[in-house]
Amino acid sequence: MNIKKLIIHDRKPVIGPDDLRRRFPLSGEDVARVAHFRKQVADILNGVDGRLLAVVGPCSIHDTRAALDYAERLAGLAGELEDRLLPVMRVYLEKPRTATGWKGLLNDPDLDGSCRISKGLVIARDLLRSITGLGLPVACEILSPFTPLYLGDLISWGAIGARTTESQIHREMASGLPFPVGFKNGTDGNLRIAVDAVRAARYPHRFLSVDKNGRYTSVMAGGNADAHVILRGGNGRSNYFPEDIRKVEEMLDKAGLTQAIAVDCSHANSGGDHQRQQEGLVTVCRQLADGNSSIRCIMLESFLEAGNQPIPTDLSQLRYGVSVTDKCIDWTTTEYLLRYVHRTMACRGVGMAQTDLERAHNGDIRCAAM
Ligand SMILES: O=C[C@H](O)[C@H](O)COP(=O)(O)O
Ligand SMILES: C=C(OP(=O)(O)O)C(=O)O
Repeated sequence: MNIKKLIIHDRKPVIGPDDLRRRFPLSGEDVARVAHFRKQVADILNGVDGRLLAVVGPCSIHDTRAALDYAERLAGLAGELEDRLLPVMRVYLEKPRTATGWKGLLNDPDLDGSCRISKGLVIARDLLRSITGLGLPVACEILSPFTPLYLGDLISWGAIGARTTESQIHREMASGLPFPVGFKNGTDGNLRIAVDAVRAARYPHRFLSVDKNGRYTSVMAGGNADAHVILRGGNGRSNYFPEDIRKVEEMLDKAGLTQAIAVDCSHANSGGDHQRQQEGLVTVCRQLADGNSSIRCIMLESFLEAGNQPIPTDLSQLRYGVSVTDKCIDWTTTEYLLRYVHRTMACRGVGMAQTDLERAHNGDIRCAAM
């Protein structure tokens, strides 16, 4: 056999979506929970519910024990803050890479390049079900168009990443997803592609797809009425300042789209430095206090411990609760910042004590890990 001529070197069967769903079915209570979460998320994005969405959690999931530990803490805090915030846990199972690197738990659950995708799907569904059982809505980035067949019934908010916002396949997919989907601006800061993506995803589409039994189908998706933009910065520049927000509002207005903006305080908005996520958050809080009503969601990359770590060859060397992808803020800082946003929301539109904001801006309000 001439290996060089082969493009596909190997094929392995994987568990089917129906089999996985049968193995990890949702209880009637879970189905009702997810429906309730989705409605709350959509109501916030549409300005019907005046709270703020807070999509927080690790850059990626690699250890389900640590993920559940985090989820339990967040669920506890969510109960305290729910009058003004709706925390949704980032449970990111697929990682889009700039070039190469570990592509997430779904692709390589053993973190060793063995890429046991069936195992990844099983672990992921079990985890999403457990987090839902804690009463916490789940947020995922959807990278593979096949993933929603396996996990879509457990997701309450979805993201299309900066590297895929311009992809027609992802826009079509979002048009048929039963939960609100945010589109990131491009890695170079391009906002136009995110606004175009929202327009496209809100529109009905017919496209080639696969059903839960693995049959090829031509599907008609009705359009996602809750698609929105996510600002994540780019090209060495943050895009959460009032002038950036005004620019997006104008673009949304011209396109006849709902004024719903999510601000991701991480990624290029923090220059890849987890400790700088609070700069974006405080700038957003100032705008909320000043009466901004288009920012309806904030995002933070946060885990149990601060920073990140490379994936070691000897996995016993992995540090518990530390990200293996982007750097995250730790739990203590996360709790502090969410309480800060919660306090801000009490002052939304009526102005917040300038001193409080200024002190936070100057770093005088210290976060435990800083
Ligand atoms: O969110 C995580 C990363 O920013 C994204 O997956 C790109 O990572 P990379 O540039 O390290 O490949
Ligand atoms: C990859 C991510 O973000 P972005 O697409 O903005 O780089 C992410 O949120 O994990």
